Amino acid sequence: MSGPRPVVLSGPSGAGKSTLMKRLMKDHEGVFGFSVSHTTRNPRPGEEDGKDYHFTTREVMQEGIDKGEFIENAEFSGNFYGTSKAAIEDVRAKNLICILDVDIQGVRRIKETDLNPIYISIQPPSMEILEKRLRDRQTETEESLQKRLEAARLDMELSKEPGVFDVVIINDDLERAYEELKEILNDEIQKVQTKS
Ligand SMILES: Nc1nc2c(ncn2[C@@H]2O[C@H](COP(=O)(O)OP(=O)(O)O)[C@@H](O)[C@H]2O)c(=O)[nH]1
Ligand SMILES: Nc1ncnc2c1ncn2[C@@H]1O[C@H](COP(=O)(O)OP(=O)(O)O)[C@@H](O)[C@H]1O
Repeated sequence: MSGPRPVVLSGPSGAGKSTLMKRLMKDHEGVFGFSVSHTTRNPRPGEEDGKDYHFTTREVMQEGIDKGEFIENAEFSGNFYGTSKAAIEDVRAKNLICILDVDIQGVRRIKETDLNPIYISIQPPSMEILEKRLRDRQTETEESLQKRLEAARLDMELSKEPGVFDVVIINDDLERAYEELKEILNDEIQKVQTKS
């Protein structure tokens, strides 16, 4: 695979992946490209189709999966999510560092491909803090919140397994977590910046 190494950000829902990623992209214009996933969940206020996600239906997504258009897909909290080959290709064509935000099932599936990304897990300091952040975000119903917390427990266990992630960042203080993330990606960022 040519071009800069992609980056996989994973970790429990509410751990801070989007917050860290958006900041990284804003502070490094023309360096990163987001792999826009498909999902069957409803858009949240402020989310844009084609930018945050490709919002779709189960039927349409299943058709794409059957045709082999996805490098991975998973069910999370009652919805389908997946990374299309086109999502990765769009970023690669621009020679940017491709960032993927996927759950732990996605991490496993991506390991079976030749993508060769840097695997980073973003973890909350504790379950209690995670629950508070998810509640304060006000995006979930009680039901989807409970499903996310259940998935988070599993994620926190699995991410401790040696060899799954290259790095685990505890997102306690946001500034410190962000500095840690930048430090890890520094070499790749330099490579892209010196080329442009
Ligand atoms: N496997 C997989 N997981 C995804 C994909 N896109 C998003 N996810 C994961 O799905 C979970 C739910 O995402 P989302 O509904 O946006 O909620 P949030 O993480 O709480 O903002 C998160 O763990 C994401 O990392 C994808 O394309 N594939
Ligand atoms: N270090 C932090 N301290 C306090 N709140 C945070 C921190 N990081 C993220 N948050 C908040 O927690 C919530 C979940 O973060 P988000 O980036 O949406 O998580 P994810 O993308 O992993 O689901 C958001 O409301 C965000 O503003």
